[in-house]
Amino acid sequence: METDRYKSKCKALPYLPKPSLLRLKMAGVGNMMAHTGSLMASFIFVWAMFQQYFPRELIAYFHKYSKRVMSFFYPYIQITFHESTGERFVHSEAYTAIEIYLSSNSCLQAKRLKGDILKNSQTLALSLDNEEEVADDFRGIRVWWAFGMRTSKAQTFPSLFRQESVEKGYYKLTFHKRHQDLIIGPYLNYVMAEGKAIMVRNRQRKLYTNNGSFWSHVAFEHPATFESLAMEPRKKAEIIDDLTTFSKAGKLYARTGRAWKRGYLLYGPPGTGKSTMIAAMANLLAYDVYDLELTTVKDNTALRRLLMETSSKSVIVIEDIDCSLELTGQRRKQKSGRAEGDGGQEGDIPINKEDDGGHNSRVTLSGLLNFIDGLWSACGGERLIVFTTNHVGKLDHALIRRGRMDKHIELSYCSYEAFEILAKNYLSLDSHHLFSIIEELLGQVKITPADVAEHLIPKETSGDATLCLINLIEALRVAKLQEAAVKEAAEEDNEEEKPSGEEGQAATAAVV
Ligand SMILES: Nc1ncnc2c1ncn2[C@@H]1O[C@H](COP(=O)(O)OP(=O)(O)OP(=O)(O)O)[C@@H](O)[C@H]1O
Repeated sequence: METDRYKSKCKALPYLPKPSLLRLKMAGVGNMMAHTGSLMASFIFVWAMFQQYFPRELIAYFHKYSKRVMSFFYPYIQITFHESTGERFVHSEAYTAIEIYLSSNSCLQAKRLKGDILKNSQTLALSLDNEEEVADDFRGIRVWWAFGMRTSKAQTFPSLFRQESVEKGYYKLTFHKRHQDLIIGPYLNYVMAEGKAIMVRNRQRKLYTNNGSFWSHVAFEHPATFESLAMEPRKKAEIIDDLTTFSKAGKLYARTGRAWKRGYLLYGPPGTGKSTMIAAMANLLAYDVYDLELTTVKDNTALRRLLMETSSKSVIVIEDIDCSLELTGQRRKQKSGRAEGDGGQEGDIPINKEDDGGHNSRVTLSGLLNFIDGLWSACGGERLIVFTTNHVGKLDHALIRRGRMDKHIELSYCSYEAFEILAKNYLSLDSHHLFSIIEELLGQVKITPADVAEHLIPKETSGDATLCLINLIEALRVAKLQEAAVKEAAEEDNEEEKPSGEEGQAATAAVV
C-alpha cells in the first residue's frame, strides 16, 4: 500500500515501483536482485537528499548515469493513462476503456473495490479503489495495473475565473521493457477493443421511432430472448447462428468490400412472434432498434436522412411492409399504366398511401432499395434491416430478393415444440399428463403462439397450472369445431355454385 512516507519517497525517486508491485515483480527476478535494487534505492535516496551540496555538472552527470543504472536494476516501463487531459479536462476514452476492461477482467483480484454505474452503462461496475493494483496476463506475459488519484487545478463552471482543486483518477501500467513491443502494440489494442466492446454490451440501448423525418427515442428494455421465443429449437439455433456469424464477420465484410449489413424478412400471420423475434435479435446482439414508420416519411430525401442518422450496431425495422408499400407487381402495372421493364426504374412507384391520388410522388420503392443497396455501403457499421409482413405473397420480388433480404423466416402457428417452450415460460412446466392431449389437438388446429400464451397466463384467482392447461384444451377444442364448421360451410357453398349436369351443358351451349 502506498503510504505517505512512500509517496514522498516516490517523488524523489520516480523510477522506483510501489512497494507491493516491487514485491510482486521481484518474486520472478530473485532475491539477490531485490537486495541489490534496495541498496541502489537507498543510495539514490541519500543522493536525492544531499545533491544540493554538489556542483551542477556533477549532478547532471549523475542523473545521466543513474538512469542507466536504474534501468538495469529496474527494467520496467510504466505508462500512465489519465482520466482527463488538457486544461479543459477532456475525458479520456482510453481511461474509460481501461476501467471497463479491468472491471470485468482483473478487478476481483483486488481487495478494495469501488462500485458505480459507469458512464453510458446501465449495469453496476466494480473498479479498483485508490492505490489498489492487479496483475493481468497476456500471451503468457504478466503486466500490472495500478489505480491512483491526483489533484489538479481546474477552472470550473460557473466560476470560470477561479481555479479549484479537482481529484482525477489515473491508471498506471507496468511491464518489463523486454515486452515493450507486445504490450504497447497488441496488448493495449486488445485492452481498448475489449473495454469498448464491453461498454457497447452494457450500454443503455434505445428504441427509436420516427415521427415524420425525425427520430425520438426511449430506453429499449424489451425482455424477449431467443430462449423464451416459442419456435422449433432447430430453426431457432439456425437463426442464432446466422446472427452471431454476422456480428463477428466485420473483417470478412471489409475484406470483400461489402457493406456490413444483413436483411431479414419475417413473415407469418398476426400473433406468431415477428415483433418478439426482432426484440430477441436486438437483445442477442445488444443492438439499438430503429422502428421506421414509412407512411409518415415525407420524401426520399427525408428517408435518406433518417437512415443516415441510424447508428452502427442497430436493427432497422419496417413492420407490416405490405401496409406501408403499394408494391405488388400487379399493382405497379396498374398504377403506372405500363408493363414492368418498359423503361421505368425498378420499383419507382410511391410508397406512401397518400400518394394514391397520383400527386406528390414521395417516398418510392426505388428510393428505399437504393438505400438498402447503396447508401449503407458508404456508412460502414453493423446493421440489420428487418421487414415484417403478414402477407408475403403481396410483396414485390424486387424488395425481397436474396441479397437484399438475405434470410426469409416464416413464423407460423403454434407447434407442439413451441407450446413446450411457452409452458416452460409461463407455467414453469417441463411435462404434464395433459401435454399429450394438447399435442394431438395442436396437430389438428391452427392457433397462434399469442393465443396459446394468453391461455397460459395464470389467472389471479387460481394460479393453477393444470387449470390453465384445461382452459387451453377447451379453447383448442372450440377452435377445432369452428374450423370444421367453416370447412363444412365452404364445401356446401362450392356444391351450390357447382352447376348441375344439365345446367352445365346449357351454360356451355350458351357460351358456344
Ligand atoms: N413465438 C412466440 N414466442 C413467444 N411469445 C410469442 C410468440 N408469438 C407471440 N407471442 C406472444 O404474443 C404477443 C404478440 O406477438 P407479436 O407481437 O410478436 O406477434 P406478431 O407476429 O409481431 O404480430 P403482428 O403481425 O400483429 O405484429 C407477444 O407479446 C408474445 O407475448
